Amino acid sequence: MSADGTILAKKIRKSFGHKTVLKDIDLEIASGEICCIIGPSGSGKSTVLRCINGLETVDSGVLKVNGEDFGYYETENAYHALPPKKLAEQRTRLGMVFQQFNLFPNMTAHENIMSGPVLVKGADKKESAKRAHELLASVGLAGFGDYYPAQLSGGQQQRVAIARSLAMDPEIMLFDEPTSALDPEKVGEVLAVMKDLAKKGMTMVVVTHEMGFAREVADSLIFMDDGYIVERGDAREILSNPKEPRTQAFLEQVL
Ligand SMILES: Nc1ncnc2c1ncn2[C@@H]1O[C@H](COP(=O)(O)OP(=O)(O)OP(=O)(O)O)[C@@H](O)[C@H]1O
Repeated sequence: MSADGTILAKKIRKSFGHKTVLKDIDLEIASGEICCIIGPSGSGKSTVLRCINGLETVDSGVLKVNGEDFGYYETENAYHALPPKKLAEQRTRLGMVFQQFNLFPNMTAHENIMSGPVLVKGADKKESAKRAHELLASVGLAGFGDYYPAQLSGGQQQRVAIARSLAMDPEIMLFDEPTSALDPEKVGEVLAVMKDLAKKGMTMVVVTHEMGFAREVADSLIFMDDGYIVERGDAREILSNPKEPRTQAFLEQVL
């Protein structure tokens, strides 16, 4: 499968019961772009990521990830699900990092990182072990391979979680408030790993409250409120000169 690293959404809608959570969301994210999504609690930020990752299915709209119809495709009058095997394959090309690190507690850091390639892709164990060592080193955790999650700090666990996602060689990485559960002094070490990844050309969509990271690293910024994209554009431009009153009010609270 050739790399693509793009995300395209047109008029995505998603409801839970009677509540419409995503209201005609459009996205166009280029390969290598770093896009931060900000907005108040409950505005739909996580749901956008969960739809891109296939953890939720959208109710309507077009969604293409890595250049392919994702999970389903639309014809004039109907939606057609792609075979579940196809969705599973598409999902292996996306990495997702959650607020709660979600590591397997009964596996070491090293085993956590190897688990995807070996169990999901059937990769060679020796090769995967070598790669896990390299990935641990790349997130600043060389020598921590034998530690279990409970023996690691939150910042270390989150870096293992990032390495675990990278072990699958994704074209796109999605981050859902990756530093929100961390002690303030651990936030920087996770953001440093994310900055490093951004420099390497990974496509990244990051739901975050870290405005400093958005200003420094993001190419584009999306401000969501009440299921809508209220404002989007160049990250630094919006952060210093928001056009929409709702964005202005939000940024006044958080900056
Ligand atoms: N599985 C679900 N079932 C029912 N309602 C849901 C579900 N997931 C999300 N919601 C609702 O959808 C709305 C948007 O939630 P979402 O988590 O996407 O917002 P968010 O902007 O990421 O919020 P936060 O910053 O608090 O994480 C909220 O009202 C939430 O309660």
